[in-house]
Amino acid sequence: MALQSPVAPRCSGAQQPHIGRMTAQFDLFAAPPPLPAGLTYADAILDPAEERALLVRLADVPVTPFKFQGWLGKRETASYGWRYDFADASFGPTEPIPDFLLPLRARAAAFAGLAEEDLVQAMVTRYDPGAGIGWHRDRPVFEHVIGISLANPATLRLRRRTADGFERAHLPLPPRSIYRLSGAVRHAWEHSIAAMDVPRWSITFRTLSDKGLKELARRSGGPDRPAG
Ligand SMILES: O=C(O)CCC(=O)C(=O)O
Ligand SMILES: [Fe+2]
Repeated sequence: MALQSPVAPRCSGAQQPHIGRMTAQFDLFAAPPPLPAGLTYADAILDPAEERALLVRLADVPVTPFKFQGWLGKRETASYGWRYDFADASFGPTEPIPDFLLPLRARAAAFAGLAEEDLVQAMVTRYDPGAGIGWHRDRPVFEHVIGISLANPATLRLRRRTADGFERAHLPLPPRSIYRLSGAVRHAWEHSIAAMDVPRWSITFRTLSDKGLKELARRSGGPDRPAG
């Protein structure tokens, strides 16, 4: 595919893209509230032709329905590099990240200021109409989470528990945009994506956390053990 070299993202968390936060009082002229700490965003990490080429490749990825405690989710996923299996909480190496995703991983790393090779996990997720992802934090074996959206817009919803309920935020995710979750937004906030009536794909890249690295050292080639 045409995707070759890293590009500079058009904006970062410091520049405050469209972000909404529920407030008791709605003020049209108020400056947008800050992004939750640790959330950065850029649009146009890919151009439309690159997106189209990537979607052609993704159509051949053998995604399978997400499984959780015997329940089959509507979204379908494929994991590369490392996989975390929610069905039995096992965590371990899996087939390498395919070559066609490596240029995108390079861009994701450049966007996040991380080393490309530290993005050891890639997950391809297909959301068919009616599929979303419920409130969660990503598994603690992973640290940084970088997500690229393809095909149709979605909204990343964010919430954090407070003394009297939840503080909420949301980030629109247009196709070809990229976001990163680290620090507070990754550890103290939960995120979710509401089901939509149009399909969407995402590609997420993750680094291992200290916990993940320890698990990796402990395993030292042995059989998978529960982690998470
Ligand atoms: O599709 C996305 O952008 C988010 C996916 C997600 O939150 C996850 O796989 O943990
Ligand atoms: Fe997540």
